[in-house]
Amino acid sequence: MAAANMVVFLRPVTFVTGNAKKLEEVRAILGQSIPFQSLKLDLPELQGEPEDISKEKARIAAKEVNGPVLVEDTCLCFNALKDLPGTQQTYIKWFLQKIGHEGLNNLLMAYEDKTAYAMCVFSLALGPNTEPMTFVGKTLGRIVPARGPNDFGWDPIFQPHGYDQTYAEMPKEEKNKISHRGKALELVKSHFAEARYTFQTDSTA
Ligand SMILES: O=c1nc[nH]c2c1ncn2[C@H]1C[C@H](O)[C@@H](COP(=O)(O)OP(=O)(O)OP(=O)(O)O)O1
Ligand SMILES: [Mg+2]
Repeated sequence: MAAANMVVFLRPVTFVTGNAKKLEEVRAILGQSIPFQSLKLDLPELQGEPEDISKEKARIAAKEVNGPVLVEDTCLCFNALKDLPGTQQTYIKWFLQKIGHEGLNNLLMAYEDKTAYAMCVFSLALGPNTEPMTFVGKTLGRIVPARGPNDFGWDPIFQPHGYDQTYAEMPKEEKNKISHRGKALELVKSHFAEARYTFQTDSTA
């Protein structure tokens, strides 16, 4: 891994995802802070511990891209269900696809406790042969019957603590400020600020 005081020349970081909505948020949150491009690739949905899955995903992506990559996995964990469906992060994707917002609410019908948390794990690999670094963001909330526009995953059923609105009902900028993804990306930004990588432009490439 690169020491903080070493000059590391990097090509722009490629954010690899198959999810257009994630990309939209990542683009909005990172702004101009990191030279960045995106690549639409559906990487395999691995299973295991969240940080291990994310790192492995970054290794695969860095080989594909042959350069620096950023990948991300998101999970939604219900406290009453001991973190299911999202502990093995990708389960939430299949649960959402199969049983939808109503089904996810019904899973909690038998329990008083409707609390949940959304978690994002980003992994950054500087190249194909470097050990990925991970950055985690978590937002606490609860599962409610769907409210708001249905344009991104489980946003309509997640109401963050301290808010009357679900993620889906909030203005995007508000969600990005308090979201699991926003928090994880703040750490990514700090890492870039501290590491002071030097980015190659066409003229230095
Ligand atoms: O902020 C979010 N608000 C609502 N729903 C969300 C959010 N973030 C991810 N999601 C959904 C997408 C997928 O159903 C599952 C995570 O699966 P996950 O593997 O991370 O996403 P994905 O396969 O769509 O994209 P990728 O190609 O980056 O792996 O939760
Ligand atoms: Mg995925």
